[in-house]
Amino acid sequence: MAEFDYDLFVIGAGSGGVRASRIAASHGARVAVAEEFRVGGTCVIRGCVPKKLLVYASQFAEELHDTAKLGWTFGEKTFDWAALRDFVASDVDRLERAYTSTLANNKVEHFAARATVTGPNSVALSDGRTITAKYILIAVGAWPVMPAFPGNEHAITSNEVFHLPTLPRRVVVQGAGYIALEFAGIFNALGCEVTVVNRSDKILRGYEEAMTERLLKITAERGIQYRLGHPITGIEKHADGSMTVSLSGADPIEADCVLVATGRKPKTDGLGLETAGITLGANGEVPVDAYNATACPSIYAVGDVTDRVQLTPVAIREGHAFADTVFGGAPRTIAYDHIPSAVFSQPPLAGVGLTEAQARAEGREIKVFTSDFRPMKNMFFARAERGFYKLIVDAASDKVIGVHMIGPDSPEILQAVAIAVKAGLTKADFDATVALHPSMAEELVLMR
Ligand SMILES: Cc1cc2nc3c(=O)[nH]c(=O)nc-3n(C[C@H](O)[C@H](O)[C@H](O)COP(=O)(O)OP(=O)(O)OC[C@H]3O[C@@H](n4cnc5c(N)ncnc54)[C@H](O)[C@@H]3O)c2cc1C
Ligand SMILES: NC(=O)c1ccc[n+]([C@@H]2O[C@H](COP(=O)([O-])OP(=O)(O)OC[C@H]3O[C@@H](n4cnc5c(N)ncnc54)[C@H](O)[C@@H]3O)[C@@H](O)[C@H]2O)c1
Repeated sequence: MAEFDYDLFVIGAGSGGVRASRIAASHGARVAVAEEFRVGGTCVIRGCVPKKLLVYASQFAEELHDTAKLGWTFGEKTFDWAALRDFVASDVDRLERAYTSTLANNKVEHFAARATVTGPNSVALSDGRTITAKYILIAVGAWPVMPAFPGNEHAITSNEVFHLPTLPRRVVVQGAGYIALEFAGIFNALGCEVTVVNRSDKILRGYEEAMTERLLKITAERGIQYRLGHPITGIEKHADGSMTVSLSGADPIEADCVLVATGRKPKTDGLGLETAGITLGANGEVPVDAYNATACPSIYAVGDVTDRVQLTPVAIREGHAFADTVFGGAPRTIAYDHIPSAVFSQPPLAGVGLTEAQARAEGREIKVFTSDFRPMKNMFFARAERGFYKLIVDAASDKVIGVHMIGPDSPEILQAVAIAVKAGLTKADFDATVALHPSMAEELVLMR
């Protein structure tokens, strides 16, 4: 009889956990996964995918407006939030079924239960069962942080935003990171009055400043109001459902919905990791080495719970590398440089590699090339909004070490150019590439 019930027990069927389960099983391991909510995790159920669908949907407001000039006429345009919300929910159901099938097709046993660690090789399930495994993978993700202020129970987080009963007329968004700016863009495009409030006076800290300044300018012109440096101090809810949102050092704002997006914290509360001798980090994260190994030799962790880079493709790669290392006989780590990322704001921005400030802080000699241009589509429709691209080039080697862009389709363009940056191509290689005309991406090879 086997010494343990399973070779691998995964806690959390999200981006990292599902990939690790599937690959470990393909290497011949007996695998089970516990999921306390819905298979697919944050990205599929209440993150990247439903968010992207809302971004698409909201962009139609502008597209439909533009079609009038192109000879199209429609009847009166109306928007039905409930129809969009329910369509998003049905697509999430479809994806959950697909992820659940993936587990079954790969012979991964799925327990619909919350799991807690009870020792180096054992977990307890919320349905009362106890299970043993040779290895345990912690892939429980992260959870929205709600700052403490009176009335914060009236605010929602990104978990709830996909289920709003009606489209709010006035929305206050607290935070100026990815989630805040993506939802500010969605609500603004859908016609809501949007105010973004933030503790600091910067938006999207860590992104190339030239891009974030451009985003601030364009979105302010599109109607988003900013109260930067004035975080929420309290929310008072009235009998009619409306709210008064008090700010530090600024006038209060009336709102119908307050969305708080002030970061996500590893979901390790009550997970029992201390029973395996694992001490959590200051933000509740599970400390791991480059091979995703924790201080307990039988326990590994991947994804948001490790608080390294909170992005789906990173969680997936970590899960895959863990499975190859422990069950595939091919130990490997993943590279954290050159991770492309995008903010699906309106317009979107995207970047890979070093920002100008980061390169200078490293003391590098750099050359900076920029293109500040009006995308052709904006020209057609008399929109003044300009795109902005920036290349950071290492002066000594001529290698392109950073690409940053804001403008229509920039996440799509950035993914392709990220290959060139990862491959270490030089500015001369960019210059030698013939432009594809007419496109926005051609600006990348025309900067002199
Ligand atoms: C609104 C939003 C938009 C986002 N947009 C993007 C984007 O555009 N691009 C991008 O790359 N990233 C995006 N992200 C981030 C991305 O979703 C995460 O980085 C990714 O899902 C992390 O994967 P993970 O496997 O670490 O955790 P998760 O996907 O969060 O999976 C963890 C799973 O563990 C389960 N779980 C937790 N505790 C237990 C327990 N004790 N027992 C059983 N199950 C448990 C949870 O229910 C969850 O299903 C977004 C996030 C949010 C919130
Ligand atoms: N497009 C994408 O790839 C995408 C989209 C959404 C989320 N994500 C991932 O999810 C993670 C979480 O997103 P997020 O937007 O919640 O976090 P974030 O870290 O991007 O931004 C948090 C914001 O909240 C502010 N803040 C923090 N504490 C505060 C407080 N107490 N009071 C007021 N303001 C405060 C910060 O100044 C910052 O502007 C991101 O780090 C990202 O990795 C990625």
